[in-house]
Amino acid sequence: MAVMKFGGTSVGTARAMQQAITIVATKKKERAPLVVLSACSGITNKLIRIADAAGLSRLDEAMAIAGEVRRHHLDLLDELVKSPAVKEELTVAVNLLVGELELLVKGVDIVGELTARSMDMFCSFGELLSTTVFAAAMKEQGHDALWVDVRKVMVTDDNFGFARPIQALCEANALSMIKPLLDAGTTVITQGYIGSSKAGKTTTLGRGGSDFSAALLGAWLDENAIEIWTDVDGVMTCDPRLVPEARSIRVMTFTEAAELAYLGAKVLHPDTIAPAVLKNIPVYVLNSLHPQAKGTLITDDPRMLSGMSYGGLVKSIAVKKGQCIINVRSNRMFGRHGFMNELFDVFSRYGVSVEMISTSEVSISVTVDDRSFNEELIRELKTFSDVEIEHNVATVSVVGDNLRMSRGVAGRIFSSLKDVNLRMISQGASEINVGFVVEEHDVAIAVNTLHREFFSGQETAGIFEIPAGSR
Ligand SMILES: Nc1ncnc2c1ncn2[C@@H]1O[C@H](COP(=O)(O)OP(=O)(O)O)[C@@H](O)[C@H]1O
Ligand SMILES: N[C@@H](CC(=O)OP(=O)(O)O)C(=O)O
Repeated sequence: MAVMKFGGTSVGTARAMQQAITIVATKKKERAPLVVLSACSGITNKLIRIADAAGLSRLDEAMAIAGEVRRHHLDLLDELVKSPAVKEELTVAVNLLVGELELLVKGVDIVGELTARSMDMFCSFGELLSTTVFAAAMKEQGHDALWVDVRKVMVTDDNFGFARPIQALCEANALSMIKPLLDAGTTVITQGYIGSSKAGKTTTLGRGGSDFSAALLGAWLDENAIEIWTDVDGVMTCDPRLVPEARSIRVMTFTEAAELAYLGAKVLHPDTIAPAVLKNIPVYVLNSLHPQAKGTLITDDPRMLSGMSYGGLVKSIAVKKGQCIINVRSNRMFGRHGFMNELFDVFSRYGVSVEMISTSEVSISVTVDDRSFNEELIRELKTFSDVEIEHNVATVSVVGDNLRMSRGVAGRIFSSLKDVNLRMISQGASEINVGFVVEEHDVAIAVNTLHREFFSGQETAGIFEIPAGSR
């Protein structure tokens, strides 16, 4: 059976949540599914603002935002739940959770310090609240459904903010705690994104981590499908917010999907694919607002991929904004060894991840996420080289099977972009992407131009679909 993950937009309003319940109820007719939910959209951001305000002793601000979180969920349940008795019970449950959140605010305010550990505790309330409302509404509608606290199953290391699950332990937990319920016909409703350390402290898997939770649970339970329900018709040829003509991709390989996710396509969390590959479980990306739309199938099954993925076929364009180029130039690079080692050692010591790289005899350019930009690191680089920084740039990557090997793709990319100021071109080793960097204000023109170049032809019909829910 399937693990069904619903993202923030699919549970963010009463209408969206009701739609998700209907989708789960339809699936349940075949066999009870495991349902993994994110927080209602916008709530995790609010929880982070609450935590920051509490850490800075801005108690009134933190409490006011906690009040907004309470109001959102009380309004949600009020619209979704009909029976006064269930409404009352659920109001108590929501107030209890928000009460705990407020207690945490006061604790952090008194101590005057926000730690990574307490930040994870704050962030966990979004998923705890959304699943509480969803499970009660499902039960009220006559479905055999049970709310399960995923922290009993998802045991992680204590790397708060980016915890990694202890796989063997989690697999045993999933098989002993969740599987018997599913086998007995009970739909299990649980949280994505959160877990618990061995010592019982709440952890999170990193922003957007609910996809990862669902994929892991699917692999541990040996399910035969992982369904990621979101607000667009699957993985698309580009973010439809940037390219209104974007089409949905019918079928793609695990490698294409993973690469796209790493390169910035927000629709999938980058870690989602690995557990699916391990057990060869197909991943479906589907639209909860248009459940009849075909969405995207991610698989390595050659029968499904036949005619849908071949060398040189451009599948999608990914964009990562908020990047920064660091240009490093030194005569010491010329004909000498050890320079790169010295350079990357600095990045490694400051824990800054390098994304794109381009080199020449005497200079090297790298991109890093602007949020990880570090003045100390730059000062250290300047002790042995000349350094120039360019903020507000974006990486754009064209992804498709075997792109590098196919003649003409790079030529088409760069000749179509002749009027765009390319700040850097990546000569990376990946066979399946060609990447470059542009200033952020050039992103829209660059991606729309590329999209016209690669996706306006008739020859791709059947591989790409005009989305059913097109805006
Ligand atoms: N290649 C892409 N295909 C589809 N959606 C994309 C792509 N790149 C970026 N997106 C964006 O990802 C959004 C869905 O991700 P997200 O907001 O995290 O959903 P959820 O709340 O369901 O987890 C879409 O609304 C879309 O704007
Ligand atoms: N709620 C978490 C986890 C998550 O995966 O959310 P979403 O599925 O809405 O991207 C976050 O906002 O990071």
